[in-house]
Amino acid sequence: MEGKTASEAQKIEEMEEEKILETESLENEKNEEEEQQNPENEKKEEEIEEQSSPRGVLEIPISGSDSDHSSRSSSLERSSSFGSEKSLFQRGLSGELGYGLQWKNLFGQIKKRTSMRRFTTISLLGGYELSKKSLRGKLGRNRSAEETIDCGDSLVPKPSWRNFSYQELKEATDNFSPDKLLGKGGHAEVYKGCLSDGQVVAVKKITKKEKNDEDRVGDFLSELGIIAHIDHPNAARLIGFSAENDLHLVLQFSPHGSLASVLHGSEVSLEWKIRYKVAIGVAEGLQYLHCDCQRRIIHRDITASNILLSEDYEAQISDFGLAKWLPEKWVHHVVSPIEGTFGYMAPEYFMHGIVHEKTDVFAFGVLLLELITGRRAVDSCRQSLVMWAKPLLEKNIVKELADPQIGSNYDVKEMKRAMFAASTCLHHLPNMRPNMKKVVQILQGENEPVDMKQKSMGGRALLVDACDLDDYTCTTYLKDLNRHMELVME
Ligand SMILES: Nc1ncnc2c1ncn2[C@@H]1O[C@H](COP(=O)(O)OP(=O)(O)OP(=O)(O)O)[C@@H](O)[C@H]1O
Repeated sequence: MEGKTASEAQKIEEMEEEKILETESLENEKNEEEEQQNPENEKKEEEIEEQSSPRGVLEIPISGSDSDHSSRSSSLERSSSFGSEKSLFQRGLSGELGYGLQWKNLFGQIKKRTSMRRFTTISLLGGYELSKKSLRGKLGRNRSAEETIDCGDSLVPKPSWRNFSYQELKEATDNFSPDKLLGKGGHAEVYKGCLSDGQVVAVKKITKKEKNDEDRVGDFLSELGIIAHIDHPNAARLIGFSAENDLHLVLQFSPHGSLASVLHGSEVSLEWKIRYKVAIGVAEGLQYLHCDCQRRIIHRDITASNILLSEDYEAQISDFGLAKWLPEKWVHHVVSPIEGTFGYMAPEYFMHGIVHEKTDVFAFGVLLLELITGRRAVDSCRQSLVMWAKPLLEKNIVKELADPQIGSNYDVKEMKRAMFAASTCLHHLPNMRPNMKKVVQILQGENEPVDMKQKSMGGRALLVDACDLDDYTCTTYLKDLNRHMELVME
């Protein structure tokens, strides 16, 4: 795919030598004071920093016989990087129902293919203890007894997905016929399929040819874990999976394909009303991932290709292949190698590998620019949309920014809100970017007029030496962007 970054391992090595300074936000200040007074807590914090952020969590109760229990729990206990997850996992095993069977099959199939040693991210029933009350709140709606499973001190939603056989997927996709190919990404081929009950689905076959079996399975479980965990109208919905022969995810089919294909690959211009609906949908989906679902999920690859469109152009955030979840106490996580899509990456991410909510907020700003201007994040002359648009956004020149294809057929208020939201999301300093809740409010025109220019946008504050508030200016950022572009394009 155009603009996809390569790994920057060498650069990361240099970066590793740089010291990363963190500051906690006001809301965390109290905790910090307590931690300073309590050396035990400090030690725990250090231990957490040394662990790698989990990329996915399977929150599925497994039932079964005692013998199943012991064999599976031991393999997962060895692999868990969070001691507390063992007991939660064991509690999960005592859950009722037969859903465990499908997972037993899945793990069975995968175990045949590779060792479980490196699956550091599997937790059943979660890494956090959630009280019944908070869990119910976070489920977002009241579920009936039939929709939940009582696992002692918490209720978990009953999974609705299936473990498909390879034969079923073969039949659904006419033997993975090229005619049924919906799209091809860097890691997967996606086929349109029709299940025996008539339901139309998208079957994502993981390819990742450059990776070994073990890494592919780890990545698959990670994506599956995240996607099984989310439940929102603006996020892709999992229908099932299969680990027979190849690794597959079965997802809800999005009839209009990706936003990229509709916005950049179609003769017909996408009308403003739909563009604005998509912007709000993605913003709400991200708000859910960052704040409203049980865990903080950072997508890490928000791009126009990864936004799918339903029958009525409801945006659906898809492709959770790079997604990570951040434990509540973590301000951010530093990753290596840096993966993502060039043109959408925030400076603190491409310079330092820092992942937190605000890296997604930056990518959302680029997406907004695409909707406003109709231009790609990186054009055929390899010019970054952010670099082109920043001066125009600063001068608030609506006419030059707005997509010529829509002419003046847009709601001026909405256009101005979108431009304002884009300029704040694209701030070179993460602290100055709004969180997604604020972005939704801006787009929906709540509390207008909004003057947030001089204010920090709240959330977890984060400073790194190269991004120091005093020294890191927009000009330095644009220079970094240029340097990064040269590195990537070399
Ligand atoms: N549920 C779906 N309904 C319709 N089309 C889909 C669906 N899922 C994926 N596609 C199509 O397949 C393409 C590739 O899918 P996806 O982005 O998930 O693959 P990937 O290999 O993980 O991509 P990437 O290179 O971004 O990592 C999408 O851009 C889209 O055109």
